[in-house]
Amino acid sequence: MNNVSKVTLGTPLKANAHRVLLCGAGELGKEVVIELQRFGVEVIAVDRYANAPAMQVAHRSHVIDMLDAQALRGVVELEKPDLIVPEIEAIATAELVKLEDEGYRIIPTARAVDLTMNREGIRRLAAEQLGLSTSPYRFVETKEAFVDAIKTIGLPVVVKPVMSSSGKGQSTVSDEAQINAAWEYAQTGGRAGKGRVIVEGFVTFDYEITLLTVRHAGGVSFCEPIGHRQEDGDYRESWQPQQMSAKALERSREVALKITDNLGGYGVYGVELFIHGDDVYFSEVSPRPHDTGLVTLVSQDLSEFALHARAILGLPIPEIRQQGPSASAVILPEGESSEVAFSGLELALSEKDVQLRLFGKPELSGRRRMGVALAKGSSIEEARSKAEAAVRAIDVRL
Ligand SMILES: Nc1ncnc2c1ncn2[C@@H]1O[C@H](COP(=O)(O)OP(=O)(O)OP(=O)(O)O)[C@@H](O)[C@H]1O
Ligand SMILES: NCC(=O)N[C@@H]1O[C@H](COP(=O)([O-])[O-])[C@@H](O)[C@H]1O
Ligand SMILES: [Mg+2]
Repeated sequence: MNNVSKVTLGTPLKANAHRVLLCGAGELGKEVVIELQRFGVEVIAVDRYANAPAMQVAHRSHVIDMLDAQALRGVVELEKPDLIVPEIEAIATAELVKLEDEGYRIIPTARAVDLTMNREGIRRLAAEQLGLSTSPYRFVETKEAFVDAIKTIGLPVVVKPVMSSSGKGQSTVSDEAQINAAWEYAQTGGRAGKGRVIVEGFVTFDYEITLLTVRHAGGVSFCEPIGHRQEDGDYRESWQPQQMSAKALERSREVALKITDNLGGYGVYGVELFIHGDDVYFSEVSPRPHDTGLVTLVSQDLSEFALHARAILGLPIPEIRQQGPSASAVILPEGESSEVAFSGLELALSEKDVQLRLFGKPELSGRRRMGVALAKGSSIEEARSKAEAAVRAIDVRL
């Protein structure tokens, strides 16, 4: 008998199971599910389409429109989970707030999920309430207000639907000729249809990082900073550790602490920051593991997914060990197929310290992240070039 133990995990598929409902079942959720399965947690995965990556490793799944509050409530009331773990932004978060009031536990908190699902909530909290440095910004709803905002902020600007991720609907306007196209793309490219748009002044930065910040029963832990390169608002490669000045790292941790303390709860947060000299600008934060953090599958003893699982279950995280220069590079094919195949795997994996994750997404329509290559090296440069070489070795057949 251990009197200090507060956490008890039962047996999956039995009455005493510890049940987790994962809302969103993509590649990030898939790794979270695998980590939860290692603790014998019963996992139910939910997404908008069947056979989503995390569904393939969960105990069971439901296909619903997660923006439909009634449908979401229906699944929650059917499954009665111990924890509800959002995996994407586009969820009926107001319903999660209600469910939390009724006693359900939302990870990290319903408020954190609600504020971050919409760029307006999190940006106004960070800049206007917490006083963090950000790009200048305006929120607009009409074409006229959009043009006006661009005039006020000045070119170049970055335009994004308030509800979108992975760069969907995002564009950079550097001359007036691009204004119409940026408006149209923001109206059609978001995850939840037409609506409000954020116009941000372009921040000139030396590099950008994701600072994974873990809130857990024993306190707050930071991972080493992850550097990344984005194209079209979507990540292409990431590496860890990103070299930073002591001052910039200290300030980054201060910003991460401020925002995550306010959002609260247990779990991994991905705090996105732009760094210019020793200056740190807050960009946004994910209240969940971050795509650029896929690198931690090889770079840390506990990946961001393992950390998320431990944190949300209330388990300790006494130490996070970074294991040396590491990188990730995405497999991002474009086209149409419902039977994608991958070859060249032997060549990709013939290099030492290289790993692959193929997500098993059932469809490709347009451009979609289907996998990631991971590598360790004696330097960041070597790790990056190994991860990129592995991606180049892979032939995606549509
Ligand atoms: N104001 C800005 N100034 C300069 N670059 C920017 C700005 N806003 C966004 N970017 C660039 O675009 C990338 C994606 O932006 P952002 O993170 O806001 O989009 P997202 O759709 O939320 O992406 P994700 O879901 O992958 O985090 C940033 O990482 C950065 O490289
Ligand atoms: N930047 C957020 C991010 O990377 N989210 C990850 O992508 C999935 C959606 O992929 P899909 O668009 O290919 O379905 C999400 O489910 C999540 O795992
Ligand atoms: Mg981002």
